[in-house]
Amino acid sequence: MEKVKAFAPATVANVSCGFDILGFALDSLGDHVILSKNDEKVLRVISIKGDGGRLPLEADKNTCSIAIRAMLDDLGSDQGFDIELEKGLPLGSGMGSSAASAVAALVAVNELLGNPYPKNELLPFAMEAERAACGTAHADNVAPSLLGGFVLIRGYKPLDVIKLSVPDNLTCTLLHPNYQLNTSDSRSVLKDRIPLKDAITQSGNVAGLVAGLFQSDYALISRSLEDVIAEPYRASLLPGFDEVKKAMLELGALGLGISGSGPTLFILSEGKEKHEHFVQKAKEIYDNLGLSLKAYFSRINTKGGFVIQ
Ligand SMILES: Nc1ncnc2c1ncn2[C@@H]1O[C@H](COP(=O)(O)OP(=O)(O)OP(=O)(O)O)[C@@H](O)[C@H]1O
Ligand SMILES: N[C@@H](CCO)C(=O)O
Repeated sequence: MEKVKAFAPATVANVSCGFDILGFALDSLGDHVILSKNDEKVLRVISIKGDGGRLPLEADKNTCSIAIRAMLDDLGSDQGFDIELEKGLPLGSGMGSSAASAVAALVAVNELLGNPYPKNELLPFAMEAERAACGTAHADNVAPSLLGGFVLIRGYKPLDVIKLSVPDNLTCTLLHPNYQLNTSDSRSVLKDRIPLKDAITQSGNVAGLVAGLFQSDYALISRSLEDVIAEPYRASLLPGFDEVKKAMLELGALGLGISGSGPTLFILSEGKEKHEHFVQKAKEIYDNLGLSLKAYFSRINTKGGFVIQ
């Protein structure tokens, strides 16, 4: 096989209480990568569609080629590849754009090389791409994009990734107000020390969320969707955050939080029923702030990145 196309989904990282340790995959949005072997022993990003010309073509800057390079170095291979990237999600949106590109590229290269790695072993290569794109090798976008579902990164040293249960009727609404926020900028407002009482609150919530997912206990999920570590500091970077959150909870959301590092907000709900109400009300609020809004509905994608052809 000389050419392959792969898809990797967008993701919601953190999921409120799980800063850098929780994430889930979305079912409709994502990036495609078409990968072909070349004989010149070089990695080339030969085209990018859907980015408005904003992404780097240089192989040492694009997350597709950075991830592939990390894998080839590990394998000791000098095989060259041409990369065509089709962006299906907005940049700097908080929906794991840099991660989806890296994962689609890795799934494609693994297939073209005859699957030398089981899927979960591709993760460290994708994390290297995240380090290059936003300064930290966090796994809460790349792990769910690769593996699908709701994922817990229990530990980073060594990497310990656990797939969680997903209640059948758990759904997500994404609210993406039209502006960009880079992960590196929204990490820079965080504190590096946490008061003991906040650490206790946060661990209670993570444990509650995990238990709620396994027990399909929507009320417990709802009570646990609280973040005292990142949200209080990041909210000030997000116009309208408090107003939107209050309104969505009043409309019956299980919870609302910042998707990854923002500016997209995610809402978890039981079923699709309230989605249109959320979107209508959020549009009103963002309109008043002079911001346009794109909204998406998604179930939790349990498949992760995959080869299309
Ligand atoms: N293939 C790629 N796709 C997206 N971003 C890329 C890619 N390659 C490099 N980048 C760089 O990664 C940065 C975007 O990463 P960032 O983490 O801020 O956004 P994101 O992935 O959409 O957000 P988040 O991680 O919060 O979900 C940009 O600086 C962009 O130039
Ligand atoms: N956990 C990362 C996710 C970035 O998408 C952060 O919040 O900075």
